[in-house]
Amino acid sequence: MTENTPDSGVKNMSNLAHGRYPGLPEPAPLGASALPPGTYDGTVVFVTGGGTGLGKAIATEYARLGADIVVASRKDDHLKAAREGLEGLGGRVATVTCDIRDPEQIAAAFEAAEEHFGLPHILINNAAANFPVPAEDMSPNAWRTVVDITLNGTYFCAREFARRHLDAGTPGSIVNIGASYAWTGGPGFAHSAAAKAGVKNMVETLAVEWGPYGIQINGLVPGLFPHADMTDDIRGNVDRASDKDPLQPALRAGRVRELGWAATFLTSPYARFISGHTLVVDGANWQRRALLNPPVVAVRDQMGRPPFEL
Ligand SMILES: CCCCCCC/C=C/C(=O)SCCNC(=O)CCNC(=O)[C@H](O)C(C)(C)COP(=O)(O)OP(=O)(O)OC[C@H]1O[C@@H](n2cnc3c(N)ncnc32)[C@H](O)[C@@H]1OP(=O)(O)O
Ligand SMILES: NC(=O)C1=CN([C@@H]2O[C@H](COP(=O)(O)OP(=O)(O)OC[C@H]3O[C@@H](n4cnc5c(N)ncnc54)[C@H](OP(=O)(O)O)[C@@H]3O)[C@@H](O)[C@H]2O)C=CC1
Repeated sequence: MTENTPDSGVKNMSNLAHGRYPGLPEPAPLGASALPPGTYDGTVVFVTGGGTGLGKAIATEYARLGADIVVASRKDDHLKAAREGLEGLGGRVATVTCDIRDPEQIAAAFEAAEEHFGLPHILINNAAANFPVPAEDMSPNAWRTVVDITLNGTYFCAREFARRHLDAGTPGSIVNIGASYAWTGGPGFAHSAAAKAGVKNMVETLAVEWGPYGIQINGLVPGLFPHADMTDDIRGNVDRASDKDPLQPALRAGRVRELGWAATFLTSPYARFISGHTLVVDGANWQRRALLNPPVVAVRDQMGRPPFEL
């Protein structure tokens, strides 16, 4: 091997860290909380996409602390899963069918939430859309769909929430769920990465615009958090790496409750002066750089696609 071949060094990494080093410790057990019991008694939390995956995990932590939860999403089976998973944990649970691409459906969903429990105090902007696709293969409608759900839908929900609080003269707190490729770019996810960059930027703008009215807004970025509800597209992508743990500096993936704990802190009475910030919960994965970077593999080769043809 000559000294500058792309894989020089890579083949010599026989001292892989996994199994040799401990990595970041496991978190406290499911059901534990850093916040006092009852922190969210009497608080209404509106969670988009709260019937699956990370949205459900976030809603779970609020429910355990006493919150009333409203879950909004499109599919009946997801709404049913929200009711089944959240009922009995703490506060009350309501679900509402809503496609966040449509501002009228969002207004109707907030109206329904108010009828159930009153104006939500907290909005978790969690719903998003994503699938891996080489940028050159992506159809205009695929781009529009992901941007419409992830960026436009997030803004429409924040707008509806804020307008209602401005009208009522009450404070509120918003958390936008992001992704670290908002900063780094996301090969294979051009649509989602661009949309999440907008979601992060929106946090910074709205925190300044709405702070005077008592509305706090922060971003919360999950790293790799595998869960049972992942769409086939995302699951397939995650499964391409047979063992995820050695790919993370933490030597493990995130446990979904860790994201729920971060959300419940950000909107708690203990975080009132934090606004316009985006908290990354990924064990430092997005800052990962190697002394010798691995060889570059084009996205379509990573996805096993044939050469591009018009
Ligand atoms: C290490 C790897 C993991 C990194 C993770 C990175 C961090 C981000 C994670 C996430 O965001 S996870 C959230 C993922 N969850 C979801 O996406 C749930 C919601 N998703 C959906 O409802 C669908 O997947 C959808 C396609 C996004 C939207 O469904 P909808 O019914 O509204 O649209 P369609 O009519 O089905 O499709 C619209 C458009 O998009 C094209 N398309 C759909 N899937 C693909 C695909 N896999 N590849 C390429 N193109 C796709 C579809 O063909 C349509 O385009 P046209 O054919 O009309 O041109
Ligand atoms: N899991 C991970 O490792 C990572 C996740 N993230 C982010 O975390 C958040 C949650 O992701 P995750 O739980 O993994 O994904 P899921 O696919 O499990 O959740 C997405 C949720 O969004 C809802 N949703 C999608 N489109 C719409 C729409 N048009 N209107 C209303 N609701 C909609 C879905 O419900 P329904 O189909 O019923 O509408 C679903 O409940 C997302 O913002 C994602 O980008 C970021 C980085 C990594």
